[in-house]
Amino acid sequence: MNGKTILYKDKQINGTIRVPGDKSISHRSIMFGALAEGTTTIRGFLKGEDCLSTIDCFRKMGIEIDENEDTIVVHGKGWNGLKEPSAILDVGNSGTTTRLLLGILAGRPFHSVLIGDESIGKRPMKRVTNPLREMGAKIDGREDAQFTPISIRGGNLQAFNYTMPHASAQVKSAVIFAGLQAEGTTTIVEPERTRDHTEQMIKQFGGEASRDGNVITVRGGQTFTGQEVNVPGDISSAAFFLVAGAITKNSVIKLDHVGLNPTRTGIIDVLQKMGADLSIDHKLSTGEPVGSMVIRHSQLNATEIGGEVIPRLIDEIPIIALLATQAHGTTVIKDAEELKVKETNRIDAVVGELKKLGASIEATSDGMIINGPTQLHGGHVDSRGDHRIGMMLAVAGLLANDEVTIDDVEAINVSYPNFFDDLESIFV
Ligand SMILES: O=C(O)C1=C[C@@H](OP(=O)(O)O)[C@@H](O)[C@H](O)C1
Ligand SMILES: C=C(OP(=O)(O)O)C(=O)O
Repeated sequence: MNGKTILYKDKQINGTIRVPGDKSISHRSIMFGALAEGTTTIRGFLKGEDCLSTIDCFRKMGIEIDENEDTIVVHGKGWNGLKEPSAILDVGNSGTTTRLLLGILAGRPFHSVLIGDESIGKRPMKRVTNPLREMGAKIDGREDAQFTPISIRGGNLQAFNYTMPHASAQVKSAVIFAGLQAEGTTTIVEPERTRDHTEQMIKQFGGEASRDGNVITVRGGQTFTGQEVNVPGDISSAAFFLVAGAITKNSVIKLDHVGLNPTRTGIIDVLQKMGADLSIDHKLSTGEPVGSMVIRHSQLNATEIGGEVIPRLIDEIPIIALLATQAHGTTVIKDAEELKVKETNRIDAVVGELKKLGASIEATSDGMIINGPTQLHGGHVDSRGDHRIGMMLAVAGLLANDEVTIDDVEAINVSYPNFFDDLESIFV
């Protein structure tokens, strides 16, 4: 596994970054493009490993997808255009690909097998295979379809009323994709509001999805038409620069064209609560909301993070933990048990790796407690194969007073292949 040694001590940062396309929206643009009739042209697509896994799976089901310099073009043939794959569908490291694809395959009348990497093999899948079985899909897999490899044969699906035990956009989206193919109207109740890119894209592709409070309703038998999709920058990637700007002395960082869907902006709420110097310029847009942000260094205060905001910043918690090491007081992150079932157990990974750099941080059963501010020191750390842990540790390098060696940095390619180039481009 590749290691990388960085010495970012005393670096000043100043400049403008345009982060790559939103990962959640990029996955969905391939899926809706494949299921729609006609051509879908995608601009701003994230060419990270996870989204490339989604492309690969759809190609194996007979969908033609052109990868050009600035666009991805999907030649959709409608729901019935998907064909039984002759090869195993490899989802790589991507939970989103696995769970959303299962929802699509649940209604397709053919057999497929899904497999992924070692991390995917440990992530719980019954949260989707259980409701999809109830709707009529035939699913088998390791430990009764809790883990990959999973095989699925889609069936004639019946609509379902599902109350989700977890606040998960992936589970919601899987049931929505099945509901779109089912007979009748499916309703899904989410315990907290989660990212709604699937519902937004249904509408963009000419379909209908409605929401009343935390209840989402989709009618079965809907068809879609190919579209032009503009993918905004990923706020989950921008988060690393927002935090770098907030904690590095004399910094000014501008982030252009970032997606500001309110189901994703929990990091902004937290930065503002902690006293960050952040300004936001919302731009007019037709699809998903976008805008630019400017962040400057400032004194930060500790805060409590829990409840409804958690799904709105779930992937940003590793970098928020680093932020909290520089805030005055005790920051408590709670209600975040879901971190245990991401690419790695992110509670253990954040606490274990940041301790190696001198942070005052302790794990709890559903989050962590961080005391600050703390001067971090150099050390030898490990991404644990998790892109977000790898990027958080690189930003920690800006606070460390010596070299930081990060093992397994290539994990970052999952969501941000040019991360180090972008970070080092703003060094003064
Ligand atoms: O729907 C999506 O695109 C995602 C939903 C979240 O996962 P959960 O649904 O498991 O919370 C998030 O952590 C993941 O990075 C992307
Ligand atoms: C959890 C993540 O992704 P996924 O679930 O798609 O693997 C993530 O990107 O942080």
